[in-house]
Amino acid sequence: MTMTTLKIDRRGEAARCVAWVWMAKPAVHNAFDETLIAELTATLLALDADPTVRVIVLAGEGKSFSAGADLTWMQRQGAASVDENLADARRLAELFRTLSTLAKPTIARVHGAALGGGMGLAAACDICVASDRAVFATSEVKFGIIPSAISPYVIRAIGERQAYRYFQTAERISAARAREIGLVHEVTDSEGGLDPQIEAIVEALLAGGPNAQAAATDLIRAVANKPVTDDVVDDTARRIATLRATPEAREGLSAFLDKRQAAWMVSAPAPNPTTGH
Ligand SMILES: CC(C)(COP(=O)([O-])OP(=O)([O-])OC[C@H]1O[C@@H](n2cnc3c(N)ncnc32)[C@H](O)[C@@H]1OP(=O)([O-])[O-])[C@@H](O)C(=O)NCCC(=O)NCCSC(=O)C[C@@](C)(O)CC(=O)[O-]
Repeated sequence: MTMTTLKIDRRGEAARCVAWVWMAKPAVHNAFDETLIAELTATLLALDADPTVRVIVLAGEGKSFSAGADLTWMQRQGAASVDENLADARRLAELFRTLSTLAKPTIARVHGAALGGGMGLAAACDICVASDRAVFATSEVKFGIIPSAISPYVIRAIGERQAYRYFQTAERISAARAREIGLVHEVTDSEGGLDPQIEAIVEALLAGGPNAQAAATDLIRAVANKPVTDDVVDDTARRIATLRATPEAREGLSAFLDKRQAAWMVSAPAPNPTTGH
Protein backbone atom coordinates (compact mmCIF):
# COMPACT_ATOMS: atom_id res chain seq x y z
CA MET A 1 0.00 0.00 0.00
CA THR A 2 1.43 3.40 -0.99
CA MET A 3 0.99 5.78 1.93
CA THR A 4 -0.08 9.34 1.26
CA THR A 5 -1.03 10.42 4.78
CA LEU A 6 1.51 8.61 6.97
CA LYS A 7 5.27 8.33 7.35
CA ILE A 8 6.75 5.30 9.05
CA ASP A 9 10.10 5.60 10.77
CA ARG A 10 11.60 2.34 12.07
CA ARG A 11 14.19 2.92 14.78
CA GLY A 12 16.46 0.24 16.25
CA GLU A 13 17.68 -3.09 14.98
CA ALA A 14 15.41 -6.05 14.26
CA ALA A 15 13.83 -7.55 17.38
CA ARG A 16 14.28 -4.19 19.18
CA CYS A 17 12.62 -2.14 16.48
CA VAL A 18 10.31 0.72 17.44
CA ALA A 19 7.94 1.83 14.68
CA TRP A 20 7.18 5.55 14.80
CA VAL A 21 4.00 6.21 12.82
CA TRP A 22 3.70 9.88 11.89
CA MET A 23 0.37 11.25 10.71
CA ALA A 24 1.53 13.55 7.92
CA LYS A 25 -1.18 16.03 6.99
CA PRO A 26 0.21 19.07 8.84
CA ALA A 27 -1.72 21.62 6.74
CA VAL A 28 -4.94 20.43 8.41
CA HIS A 29 -3.35 19.51 11.75
CA ASN A 30 -3.53 15.79 10.86
CA ALA A 31 -7.32 15.83 10.66
CA PHE A 32 -8.33 12.42 9.38
CA ASP A 33 -10.50 11.51 6.42
CA GLU A 34 -11.25 8.13 4.75
CA THR A 35 -7.69 7.84 3.37
CA LEU A 36 -5.89 8.44 6.65
CA ILE A 37 -8.32 6.13 8.46
CA ALA A 38 -7.70 3.31 5.93
CA GLU A 39 -3.93 3.81 5.88
CA LEU A 40 -3.60 4.03 9.64
CA THR A 41 -5.77 0.94 10.25
CA ALA A 42 -3.80 -1.13 7.71
CA THR A 43 -0.44 0.13 9.00
CA LEU A 44 -1.23 -0.65 12.64
CA LEU A 45 -2.32 -4.18 11.75
CA ALA A 46 0.80 -4.77 9.64
CA LEU A 47 3.16 -3.48 12.35
CA ASP A 48 1.40 -5.56 15.00
CA ALA A 49 1.92 -8.68 12.88
CA ASP A 50 5.60 -7.88 12.18
CA PRO A 51 7.73 -9.94 14.58
CA THR A 52 10.65 -7.48 14.41
CA VAL A 53 8.56 -4.60 15.79
CA ARG A 54 8.38 -4.38 19.60
CA VAL A 55 6.68 -1.01 20.19
CA ILE A 56 4.50 1.34 18.12
CA VAL A 57 4.63 5.12 18.67
CA LEU A 58 1.87 7.28 17.17
CA ALA A 59 2.79 10.91 16.45
CA GLY A 60 1.74 13.89 14.37
CA GLU A 61 3.79 16.06 12.01
CA GLY A 62 3.53 19.85 12.23
CA LYS A 63 1.88 21.93 14.95
CA SER A 64 -0.60 19.33 16.24
CA PHE A 65 -0.92 15.67 17.15
CA SER A 66 -4.32 15.53 15.45
CA ALA A 67 -7.35 17.80 15.01
CA GLY A 68 -9.61 14.72 14.91
CA ALA A 69 -12.02 13.92 12.13
CA ASP A 70 -11.79 16.09 9.03
CA LEU A 71 -14.75 18.44 9.42
CA THR A 72 -15.11 19.01 5.66
CA TRP A 73 -15.49 15.22 5.29
CA MET A 74 -17.97 15.17 8.21
CA GLN A 75 -19.97 17.90 6.50
CA ARG A 76 -19.93 16.03 3.15
CA GLN A 77 -21.10 12.87 4.87
CA GLY A 78 -23.96 14.84 6.41
CA ALA A 79 -25.40 15.15 2.91
CA ALA A 80 -25.16 11.37 2.29
CA SER A 81 -27.75 8.74 3.22
CA VAL A 82 -27.80 7.33 6.76
CA ASP A 83 -26.62 3.94 5.37
CA GLU A 84 -23.59 5.49 3.64
CA ASN A 85 -22.92 7.48 6.77
CA LEU A 86 -23.08 4.34 8.88
CA ALA A 87 -20.53 2.46 6.76
CA ASP A 88 -18.23 5.45 7.04
CA ALA A 89 -18.73 5.80 10.80
CA ARG A 90 -18.02 2.08 11.26
CA ARG A 91 -14.63 2.38 9.53
CA LEU A 92 -13.80 5.22 11.91
CA ALA A 93 -14.94 3.19 14.93
CA GLU A 94 -12.89 0.19 13.70
CA LEU A 95 -9.75 2.34 13.58
CA PHE A 96 -10.07 3.08 17.30
CA ARG A 97 -10.85 -0.55 18.09
CA THR A 98 -7.83 -1.72 16.06
CA LEU A 99 -5.53 0.71 17.86
CA SER A 100 -6.84 -0.28 21.28
CA THR A 101 -6.61 -4.04 20.69
CA LEU A 102 -3.10 -4.39 19.24
CA ALA A 103 -0.88 -6.93 20.97
CA LYS A 104 2.18 -4.65 20.83
CA PRO A 105 2.54 -1.76 23.31
CA THR A 106 1.44 1.57 21.81
CA ILE A 107 2.54 5.05 22.89
CA ALA A 108 0.86 8.32 21.85
CA ARG A 109 3.34 11.20 21.43
CA VAL A 110 1.17 14.28 21.89
CA HIS A 111 2.30 17.82 21.18
CA GLY A 112 -0.06 20.69 20.28
CA ALA A 113 -3.72 19.91 19.74
CA ALA A 114 -5.32 16.50 20.27
CA LEU A 115 -8.94 17.36 19.68
CA GLY A 116 -12.02 15.18 19.15
CA GLY A 117 -10.78 12.04 17.41
CA GLY A 118 -7.22 13.20 18.14
CA MET A 119 -7.96 12.89 21.85
CA GLY A 120 -9.55 9.52 21.01
CA LEU A 121 -6.32 8.29 19.38
CA ALA A 122 -4.35 9.38 22.46
CA ALA A 123 -6.81 7.56 24.74
CA ALA A 124 -6.81 4.40 22.63
CA CYS A 125 -3.02 4.01 22.92
CA ASP A 126 -1.73 2.05 25.94
CA ILE A 127 0.50 4.90 27.08
CA CYS A 128 0.26 8.65 26.46
CA VAL A 129 3.13 11.11 26.79
CA ALA A 130 2.33 14.81 26.22
CA SER A 131 4.33 18.02 26.14
CA ASP A 132 3.31 20.83 28.50
CA ARG A 133 1.77 22.76 25.56
CA ALA A 134 -0.47 19.87 24.47
CA VAL A 135 -4.18 20.55 24.61
CA PHE A 136 -7.02 18.05 24.56
CA ALA A 137 -10.79 18.37 24.15
CA THR A 138 -13.86 16.46 23.16
CA SER A 139 -15.02 19.42 21.09
CA GLU A 140 -17.69 17.59 19.07
CA VAL A 141 -20.82 19.18 20.58
CA LYS A 142 -19.55 22.55 19.31
CA PHE A 143 -20.24 21.17 15.82
CA GLY A 144 -23.57 19.54 16.72
CA ILE A 145 -22.05 16.04 16.76
CA ILE A 146 -20.85 13.71 19.53
CA PRO A 147 -17.59 11.95 20.51
CA SER A 148 -19.13 8.61 19.66
CA ALA A 149 -16.49 6.30 18.15
CA ILE A 150 -13.93 7.55 20.66
CA SER A 151 -16.21 7.30 23.69
CA PRO A 152 -15.18 3.80 24.96
CA TYR A 153 -11.50 4.77 25.07
CA VAL A 154 -11.92 8.28 26.43
CA ILE A 155 -14.38 7.18 29.13
CA ARG A 156 -12.05 4.29 30.05
CA ALA A 157 -9.18 6.78 30.41
CA ILE A 158 -10.85 9.66 32.26
CA GLY A 159 -13.83 7.89 33.89
CA GLU A 160 -17.56 8.44 33.54
CA ARG A 161 -17.68 11.37 35.97
CA GLN A 162 -15.18 13.49 34.01
CA ALA A 163 -16.75 12.42 30.70
CA TYR A 164 -20.10 14.01 31.67
CA ARG A 165 -18.32 17.32 32.06
CA TYR A 166 -15.97 17.28 29.10
CA PHE A 167 -18.31 15.65 26.54
CA GLN A 168 -20.89 18.35 27.28
CA THR A 169 -18.79 21.45 27.79
CA ALA A 170 -16.14 20.74 25.10
CA GLU A 171 -13.73 22.68 27.35
CA ARG A 172 -10.04 22.62 26.50
CA ILE A 173 -8.03 20.32 28.80
CA SER A 174 -4.43 21.28 29.49
CA ALA A 175 -1.68 18.65 29.57
CA ALA A 176 -1.42 19.02 33.35
CA ARG A 177 -5.17 18.54 33.79
CA ALA A 178 -5.11 15.60 31.35
CA ARG A 179 -2.53 13.96 33.58
CA GLU A 180 -4.62 14.64 36.67
CA ILE A 181 -7.68 12.95 35.17
CA GLY A 182 -5.80 9.90 33.91
CA LEU A 183 -5.58 10.50 30.17
CA VAL A 184 -1.85 11.22 30.12
CA HIS A 185 0.90 9.24 31.86
CA GLU A 186 3.73 11.78 31.61
CA VAL A 187 3.95 15.49 30.79
CA THR A 188 7.32 16.83 29.59
CA ASP A 189 8.35 20.42 30.21
CA SER A 190 8.96 21.10 26.50
CA GLU A 191 8.25 19.49 23.14
CA GLY A 192 11.96 18.63 22.97
CA GLY A 193 11.53 16.49 26.07
CA LEU A 194 8.98 14.21 24.40
CA ASP A 195 11.28 11.87 22.50
CA PRO A 196 13.73 11.28 25.39
CA GLN A 197 10.77 10.52 27.70
CA ILE A 198 9.30 8.12 25.15
CA GLU A 199 12.71 6.50 24.60
CA ALA A 200 13.01 5.91 28.37
CA ILE A 201 9.62 4.16 28.37
CA VAL A 202 10.64 2.18 25.27
CA GLU A 203 13.83 1.01 27.05
CA ALA A 204 11.70 -0.25 29.94
CA LEU A 205 9.45 -2.04 27.47
CA LEU A 206 12.37 -3.63 25.62
CA ALA A 207 13.70 -5.04 28.89
CA GLY A 208 10.53 -7.10 29.38
CA GLY A 209 9.51 -10.31 27.65
CA PRO A 210 7.47 -9.61 24.49
CA ASN A 211 5.10 -12.56 24.99
CA ALA A 212 4.62 -11.60 28.62
CA GLN A 213 3.83 -8.01 27.60
CA ALA A 214 1.23 -9.17 25.08
CA ALA A 215 -0.19 -11.52 27.72
CA ALA A 216 -0.27 -8.70 30.32
CA THR A 217 -2.17 -6.49 27.86
CA ASP A 218 -4.62 -9.30 27.14
CA LEU A 219 -5.03 -9.87 30.90
CA ILE A 220 -5.92 -6.23 31.54
CA ARG A 221 -8.52 -6.36 28.76
CA ALA A 222 -9.97 -9.57 30.23
CA VAL A 223 -10.21 -8.57 33.90
CA ALA A 224 -10.62 -4.77 33.95
CA ASN A 225 -13.93 -3.60 35.36
CA LYS A 226 -15.14 -7.13 36.11
CA PRO A 227 -16.24 -8.43 39.50
CA VAL A 228 -13.79 -11.03 40.85
CA THR A 229 -15.95 -14.11 40.27
CA ASP A 230 -14.75 -17.75 40.47
CA ASP A 231 -14.37 -17.64 36.68
CA VAL A 232 -12.06 -14.64 36.89
CA VAL A 233 -9.95 -16.31 39.63
CA ASP A 234 -9.79 -19.44 37.47
CA ASP A 235 -8.87 -17.45 34.40
CA THR A 236 -6.04 -15.52 36.13
CA ALA A 237 -4.64 -18.78 37.59
CA ARG A 238 -4.77 -20.45 34.18
CA ARG A 239 -2.98 -17.55 32.48
CA ILE A 240 0.01 -17.54 34.83
CA ALA A 241 0.16 -21.35 34.87
CA THR A 242 0.26 -21.43 31.07
CA LEU A 243 2.83 -18.67 30.83
CA ARG A 244 5.21 -20.21 33.37
CA ALA A 245 5.76 -23.13 31.00
CA THR A 246 6.74 -21.02 27.97
CA PRO A 247 10.33 -20.79 26.63
CA GLU A 248 10.19 -17.05 27.29
CA ALA A 249 9.41 -17.51 30.98
CA ARG A 250 12.10 -20.22 31.25
CA GLU A 251 14.61 -17.77 29.72
CA GLY A 252 13.44 -14.83 31.89
CA LEU A 253 13.61 -16.77 35.15
CA SER A 254 16.97 -18.43 34.29
CA ALA A 255 18.46 -15.07 33.27
CA PHE A 256 17.52 -13.58 36.64
CA LEU A 257 18.91 -16.53 38.58
CA ASP A 258 22.09 -16.63 36.42
CA LYS A 259 22.49 -12.85 36.92
CA ARG A 260 22.50 -12.07 33.19
CA GLN A 261 20.35 -10.13 30.71
CA ALA A 262 17.49 -12.16 29.26
CA ALA A 263 17.75 -12.83 25.52
CA TRP A 264 14.20 -12.51 24.26
CA MET A 265 13.01 -14.30 21.16
CA VAL A 266 10.40 -12.54 19.07
CA SER A 267 7.63 -14.20 17.12
CA ALA A 268 4.49 -13.06 15.35
CA PRO A 269 1.65 -12.51 17.84
CA ALA A 270 -1.33 -14.86 17.85
CA PRO A 271 -4.40 -13.49 16.02
CA ASN A 272 -6.27 -10.95 18.10
CA PRO A 273 -9.39 -12.62 19.56
CA THR A 274 -11.43 -9.41 19.18
CA THR A 275 -10.56 -8.36 15.63
CA GLY A 276 -9.42 -11.75 14.28
CA HIS A 277 -6.35 -10.10 12.69
C1 LIG B 1 -6.46 22.45 15.45
C2 LIG B 1 -6.69 23.93 15.71
C3 LIG B 1 -6.63 24.20 17.20
C4 LIG B 1 -5.54 24.69 15.01
O1 LIG B 1 -5.75 26.10 15.12
P1 LIG B 1 -4.82 27.12 14.32
O2 LIG B 1 -3.38 26.81 14.62
O3 LIG B 1 -5.36 28.48 14.64
O4 LIG B 1 -5.03 26.75 12.80
P2 LIG B 1 -6.35 26.93 11.88
O5 LIG B 1 -7.60 26.87 12.72
O6 LIG B 1 -6.15 28.13 11.02
O7 LIG B 1 -6.25 25.61 11.00
C5 LIG B 1 -5.36 25.45 9.89
C6 LIG B 1 -6.11 24.73 8.80
O8 LIG B 1 -6.45 23.42 9.28
C7 LIG B 1 -7.84 23.20 9.08
N1 LIG B 1 -8.37 22.30 10.10
C8 LIG B 1 -8.10 22.29 11.43
N2 LIG B 1 -8.79 21.30 12.02
C9 LIG B 1 -9.50 20.69 11.05
C10 LIG B 1 -10.41 19.60 11.05
N3 LIG B 1 -10.71 18.90 12.17
N4 LIG B 1 -10.97 19.24 9.89
C11 LIG B 1 -10.67 19.88 8.75
N5 LIG B 1 -9.81 20.93 8.68
C12 LIG B 1 -9.23 21.32 9.83
C13 LIG B 1 -8.44 24.60 9.20
O9 LIG B 1 -9.74 24.64 8.62
C14 LIG B 1 -7.44 25.42 8.45
O10 LIG B 1 -7.64 25.25 7.06
P3 LIG B 1 -7.35 26.48 6.04
O11 LIG B 1 -8.20 27.62 6.53
O12 LIG B 1 -5.87 26.75 6.13
O13 LIG B 1 -7.77 25.94 4.70
C15 LIG B 1 -8.04 24.43 15.13
O14 LIG B 1 -8.00 24.37 13.72
C16 LIG B 1 -9.23 23.64 15.60
O15 LIG B 1 -9.73 23.85 16.69
N6 LIG B 1 -9.73 22.68 14.76
C17 LIG B 1 -10.88 21.87 15.09
C18 LIG B 1 -10.45 20.65 15.88
C19 LIG B 1 -11.63 19.88 16.43
O16 LIG B 1 -12.41 20.38 17.20
N7 LIG B 1 -11.75 18.60 16.03
C20 LIG B 1 -12.82 17.73 16.37
C21 LIG B 1 -13.31 17.11 15.09
S1 LIG B 1 -14.82 16.19 15.29
C22 LIG B 1 -14.28 14.56 15.58
O17 LIG B 1 -13.11 14.32 15.75
C23 LIG B 1 -15.38 13.55 15.54
C24 LIG B 1 -15.15 12.17 16.18
C25 LIG B 1 -14.07 11.38 15.49
O18 LIG B 1 -14.78 12.32 17.53
C26 LIG B 1 -16.51 11.48 16.09
C27 LIG B 1 -16.65 10.18 16.87
O19 LIG B 1 -15.95 9.96 17.87
O20 LIG B 1 -17.56 9.39 16.47
